[in-house]
Amino acid sequence: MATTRKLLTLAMVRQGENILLGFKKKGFGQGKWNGFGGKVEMGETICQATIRELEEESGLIAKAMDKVAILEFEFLNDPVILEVHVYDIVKYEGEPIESDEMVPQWFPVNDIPYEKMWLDDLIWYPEYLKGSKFKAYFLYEGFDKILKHSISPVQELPL
Ligand SMILES: Nc1[nH]c(=O)nc2c1ncn2[C@H]1C[C@H](O)[C@@H](COP(=O)(O)OP(=O)(O)OP(=O)(O)O)O1
Repeated sequence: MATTRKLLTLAMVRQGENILLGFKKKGFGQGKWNGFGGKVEMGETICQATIRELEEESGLIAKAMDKVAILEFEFLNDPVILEVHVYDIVKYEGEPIESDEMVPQWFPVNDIPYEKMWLDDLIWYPEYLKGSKFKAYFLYEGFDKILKHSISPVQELPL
């Protein structure tokens, strides 16, 4: 089966012992808490898409960011591979505000609502919170079962 790749962004906003998550009101991942992001559009770089999606969904304006991970998601019997580029938002301006898509809320890093998040978050958030850079792969069956996964630290990630 020929595969197609979809490029997505995910912005992680952490302030010391707290992390900002958004409750997704609609679209892919509806009903789950997640970082902020979406599809990279034509003519846009991954960085530009990250900044745009963060502002659209949370109201925050990224001023400095650092790529921390590339996550690949495959779904059994689905030719589409999601390639999610994850950025740590090191500096931003503004205050979180509710958007059409997301309700933002701060959570202590030791009390992340994993039971209402993607299953894979339980696997890779700890790596992110440690400050590691990594690549990870997840094979899902439906949306509630991970059949296979791998996670490996890397020194550098492509921009
Ligand atoms: N398994 C997963 N774990 C995770 O933590 N984040 C994921 C994930 N799968 C996707 N994401 C993120 C990437 C991206 O930020 C977001 C999905 O964005 P999309 O733009 O595809 O969503 P929508 O269906 O709302 O898109 P639009 O139709 O463009 O509004 O969820």
